[in-house]
Amino acid sequence: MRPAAHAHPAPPPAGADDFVIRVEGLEKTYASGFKALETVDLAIRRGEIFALLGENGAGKSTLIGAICGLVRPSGGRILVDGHDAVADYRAVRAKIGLVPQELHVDSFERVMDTVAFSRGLFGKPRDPAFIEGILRELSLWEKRNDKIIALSGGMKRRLLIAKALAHEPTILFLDEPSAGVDVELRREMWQMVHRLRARGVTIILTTHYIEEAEEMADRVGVINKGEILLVEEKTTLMRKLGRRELTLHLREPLAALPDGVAGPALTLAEDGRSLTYVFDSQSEDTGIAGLLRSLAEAGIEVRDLATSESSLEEIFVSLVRGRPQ
Ligand SMILES: Nc1ncnc2c1ncn2[C@@H]1O[C@H](COP(=O)(O)OP(=O)(O)OP(=O)(O)O)[C@@H](O)[C@H]1O
Repeated sequence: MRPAAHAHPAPPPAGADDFVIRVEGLEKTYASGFKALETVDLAIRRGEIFALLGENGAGKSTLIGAICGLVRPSGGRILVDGHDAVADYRAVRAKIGLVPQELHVDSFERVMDTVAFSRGLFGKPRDPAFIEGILRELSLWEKRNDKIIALSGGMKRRLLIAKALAHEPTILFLDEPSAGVDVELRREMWQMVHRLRARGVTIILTTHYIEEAEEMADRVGVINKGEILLVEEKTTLMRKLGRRELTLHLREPLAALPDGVAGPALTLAEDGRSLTYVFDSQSEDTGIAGLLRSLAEAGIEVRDLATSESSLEEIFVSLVRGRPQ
């Protein structure tokens, strides 16, 4: 059975090419018999930054591997810019740059050579000026003649990105780009991703680091146990699912909530000094006016109040944890 349609984008009219990747009814069962992907439908827009969020083992790498032609699907199909990812594997790989989590290259090779070699693998003509541009952009130019073995962990990450960009892909996959990366490199990577997007490159990143999705993505997809739970504009997601909280700091501590004030959305802090009220920011009537009135009627004086919005992290956790097992 197909999973219920969760906010998937509507299919575009025939001939329209605003979706650069289309995944239709994709299934993957590994040789062990383990079903890593249920029926996955996903469409990625040309030029967007899409974050695929999921916990360890959710199926992110399997899904990316299938799109890149590295994992053979058990069912369904994948089109990348109109090319079938299985039948037309070479055309698909030429369009895609993949930044894996770890480096699998000969450690004694030199930086510049390995990046130029990556370009050659895709049959692209030599272009030293282009390679120089990439190395400079990633602060690797000074290290161009260094052996990979001599690079720091952060430099190796930069090299992985340089190698992925060497053949001028129009789609870039970043698998957990922030894993094991320091704050400075993370910032630099985010800036680079935005520059690439400005040049028209479509970017798909997997992460379980929510701040990354919150900071970068145009759209977010949540995957759990091989199933896409939802795909949504990041801002819409945060607005729709975000609960807001109002904290009321009381002038005098309360031992308990009086009957006329108590309700399921209201909790009294353990120390009795503040009240927390949860409300739906989309609702016409948030109930705040009524709450303040009943507090006043009960003689409870409010010293100060503050609101907060739930973060993408809270939304994600409630989505994934809230699913029936
Ligand atoms: N070759 C394989 N054979 C059998 N099972 C596999 C294979 N590769 C992955 N799996 C299983 O498929 C599930 C999804 O794995 P996948 O690597 O796609 O998850 P992920 O979301 O990328 O996780 P992580 O964040 O840990 O990288 C996991 O339960 C994993 O153990």
